[in-house]
Amino acid sequence: MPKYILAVNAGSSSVKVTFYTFENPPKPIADAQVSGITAPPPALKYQRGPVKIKEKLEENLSTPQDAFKYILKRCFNDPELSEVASDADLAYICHRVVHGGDYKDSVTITDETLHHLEALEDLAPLHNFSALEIIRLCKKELPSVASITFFDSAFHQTMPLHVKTYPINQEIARANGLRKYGFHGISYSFILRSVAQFLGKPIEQTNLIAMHLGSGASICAIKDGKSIDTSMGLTPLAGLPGATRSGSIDPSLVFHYTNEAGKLSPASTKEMHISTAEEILNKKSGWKALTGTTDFGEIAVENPPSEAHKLAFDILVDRILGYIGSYYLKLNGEVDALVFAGGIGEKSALLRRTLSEKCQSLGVKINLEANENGPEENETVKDISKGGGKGPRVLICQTNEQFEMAYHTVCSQS
Ligand SMILES: Nc1ncnc2c1ncn2[C@@H]1O[C@H](COP(=O)(O)OP(=O)(O)O)[C@@H](O)[C@H]1O
Ligand SMILES: CC(=O)OP(=O)(O)O
Ligand SMILES: [Mg+2]
Repeated sequence: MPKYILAVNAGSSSVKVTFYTFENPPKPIADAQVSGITAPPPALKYQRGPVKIKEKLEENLSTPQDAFKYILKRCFNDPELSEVASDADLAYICHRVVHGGDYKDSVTITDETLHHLEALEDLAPLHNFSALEIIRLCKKELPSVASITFFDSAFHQTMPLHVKTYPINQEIARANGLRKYGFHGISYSFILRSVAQFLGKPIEQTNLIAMHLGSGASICAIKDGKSIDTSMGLTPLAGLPGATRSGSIDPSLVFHYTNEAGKLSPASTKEMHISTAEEILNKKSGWKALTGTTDFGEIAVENPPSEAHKLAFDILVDRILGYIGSYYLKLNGEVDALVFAGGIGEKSALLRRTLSEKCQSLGVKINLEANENGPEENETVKDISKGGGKGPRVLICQTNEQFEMAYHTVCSQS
């Protein structure tokens, strides 16, 4: 009897799950997402084959556990999705965990590994809490199904020591795990494999500057198929700004912003401790603070509705450009492609055009029409470069973290 894989991507305000067949490559059979957990009413997006459903939910789903339980119940009870009617139909559950500390690879959840991950929660409470809540729930309520966790940080373990190290007291740094980890690695792993295949190059010879631009945004320099630098740091706060994140700022700024920086934020709960500084810089900054919206689609428009929207757009362009310049030099100018991915990277033709124009000195040229049209729904990688350019190709990659986890599960467990 065939068994299926459930891949879970839990964020602070949304839970996305996809069911896959257990075969190589895995095929999606249903996809569900609950968003708005922190800003009710929650909304459901559900896709099964050609059927697409969007609904506002009456239920009070205020935690990621509630949202996950709701999705599971709904899918198990859907008569049109009879393949997965109970836990007996699942072979594995894959979980995206943002911060994996020193883990180099995925791990199967046991009492011991869960304990290890709980110890890491302190380092990244804002990012690991939702996933761990769901892992705990699965362990309790679906004990017969193996849970495997995949870490956003694992892809960046290859960064050289001088890139990973912050110039602070090294005894304290080692004792507290204070170094650059980097994130979005599940996505970068998908991007690297897909782009190498598209270019017809072995992964070990592929050099990229890849951008994962979503509500959290980062950029990564990949040399010979390995991450050599990335813009996020100890936590996903560093580097590029995001929907509600400041990105890199002078670390002293927060003490001038408030004299309560070190106090526990009111958003803390019994299980999750966040400082006021973390709350401000992670949740009350970025596009939301500048413009009032978290949707970059409202900011990246030809005629922005306000000066603040224009400023937000210019800030993202400026910060990305700084990293492209830096990574181009770190890669010795040997860059196969600049790759745009994540919701913003995949959907904003204006951002891609603006950045490509500013990279002309690197020999970057794009085909304006291909850029404007963007990728087809099932087109994983699309080339938008203009033939004859001397510089790196410019590609769009429709990244897929859930697929990446299911793919590695099939590869490693069959
Ligand atoms: N047409 C668009 N132009 C620019 N940005 C967009 C557009 N549509 C969506 N976005 C941005 O994509 C983000 C979502 O990115 P995505 O990678 O899908 O999600 P997440 O980071 O939450 O996993 C949204 O927050 C929104 O800012
Ligand atoms: C690591 C991170 O920032 O994740 P997300 O973009 O999903 O918030
Ligand atoms: Mg994301």
